[in-house]
This record gives sequence, structure tokens and C-alpha cells, in this order.
Amino acid sequence: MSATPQLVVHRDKELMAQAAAARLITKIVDAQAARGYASVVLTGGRNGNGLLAALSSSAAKDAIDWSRLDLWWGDERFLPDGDPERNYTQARAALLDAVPLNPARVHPMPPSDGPYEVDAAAEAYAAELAAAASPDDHGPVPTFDVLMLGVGPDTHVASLFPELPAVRETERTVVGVHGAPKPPPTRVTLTLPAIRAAREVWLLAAGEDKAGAAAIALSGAGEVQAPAAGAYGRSRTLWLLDEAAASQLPADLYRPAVA
Ligand SMILES: O=C(O)[C@H](O)[C@@H](O)[C@H](O)[C@H](O)COP(=O)(O)O
Repeated sequence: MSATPQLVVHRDKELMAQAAAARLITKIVDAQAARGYASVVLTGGRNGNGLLAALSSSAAKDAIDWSRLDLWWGDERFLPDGDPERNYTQARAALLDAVPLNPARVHPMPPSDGPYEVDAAAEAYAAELAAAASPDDHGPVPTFDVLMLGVGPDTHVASLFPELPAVRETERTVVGVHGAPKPPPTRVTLTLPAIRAAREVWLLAAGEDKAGAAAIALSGAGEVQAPAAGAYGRSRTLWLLDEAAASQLPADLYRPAVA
């Protein structure tokens, strides 16, 4: 496990999205060369969607073999299929509808108008992950190449909000969330054990409203109070920030260049 995060600070959120998209393309191409396929966990939010939009407008995206890419989600707002607030709907609009993915490798979380209520939806997604895991993986989830997470101003990641039961989960890989402080209140989320199955976890934070959250999560806070602090990958944990989000980090973590 690699709990010590590395930080990359970009000038602004546009540059951050473009650089993160370039980084993701390279990661996917490398994984496909090494293993034949790649697996990525997507996140919602402005930064996650900004990265997908940047990837969509990058010429280098054609280097990816889209038919050999597994896509999963870190969390989902439990809303009807096609709802514009669903992370899946937003990811389709930002990128997925424009690239030749293999539909069998795309794994959106279940919608609220499907066969499941929210806790059963979480169980179904956990079963889908378990079915995709191989004996080489470390448990009932695949070893994702990259798992991306937006960071909320309250330090939430995926739909793991401070102090709520989901962030305390140590056994199940996916749980239903009831009473989330950010609408909608009902959600499905990967848990910290599932997140930590990833080779690399990338946390995306841009804007002044994230500065406090980044400083708290990177300064030794506990994961129940600051879920972002508990999100780390097996071989790498990378925080991708813009200068505004990095502005409250302690000087031993980040020293802005002097102009
Ligand atoms: O499910 C949600 O309500 C959002 O997706 C949320 O979890 C988001 O990822 C973070 O709040 C970061 O948001 P931004 O990237 O928009 O700053």
C-alpha cells in the first residue's frame, strides 16, 4: 500500500484537466501494452468531467484501444437512467458516446428505475466487481489501473462523506448511501477497501473552495473525519491540484514558486 501521496500542482483547473487527461492516456496505453487491457474507475463532478472533456478533445486519445478498456464508477447518484445528474450520463456526454468502447466492458452503477432499491443496487455492483476480479487480484475487486476521485469541500470522495456509515465500512466493497449531505441524498458508492484495491488513486481538486479540504486531508487527518485521507492506491497515490486548491497546504508539502 502506498499511503504517502505525491502532489502535482498545476497553474489552473484547465491546465490540470489537460495534463491529467494526457497522464491518463499514457497510463491506459502502457497498461494495454503490458497486459492487453486497462481498467479505470471514473468519478463525477466538474473536475472528473473536465478531465474527460479534455481527453475527448486530445488527438492522442486515438492511441487508446477503446475496445480493451474496462470502465467502472466510484460512485453514483441513485437516479433514473438517463437523468442528467447521473455521473454515467455526464461521462457519456463528456467522452464515452464519442469513442468506440466495448459495451460489455462499461460498468455503470444501477439506476433507481431498474430492478433494485439502493442497497440491492450496491450488492449487485459488488457482485459485478467480484465477477470481474481474477485470482491474481487481491480480493473481490479487480486491481484497477487508475481510480479517480473528485474531492469535495468537506473532504468527501466518491459518496463517502465524513462521519457517515459508508466511510466506516471495512468489509463490503460497495454500499448504498442514505442521507448524504450533498443532493441527492441516496447514492451508491465504492468503499475505502475497494478504492484501495487500485494500483493508482488520483485525487482531483481545483479551486479555492478545495484548499481547506486538501490541507486537512494531507495533514494527517483520520479517514472517518476526512474521507479523502483514506483514499490511497497500492502503488501510488497522486493528488492533482491547481494552485488555488494547493494554497493552504503546509509549506513542507508544497511551496509555490516565487514569481
Ligand atoms: O456525486 C457528487 O455529488 C459529486 O460527483 C461529488 O462527489 C464531486 O466529485 C466532488 O464534490 C468534487 O466536485 P468537483 O470536481 O465538481 O469540484
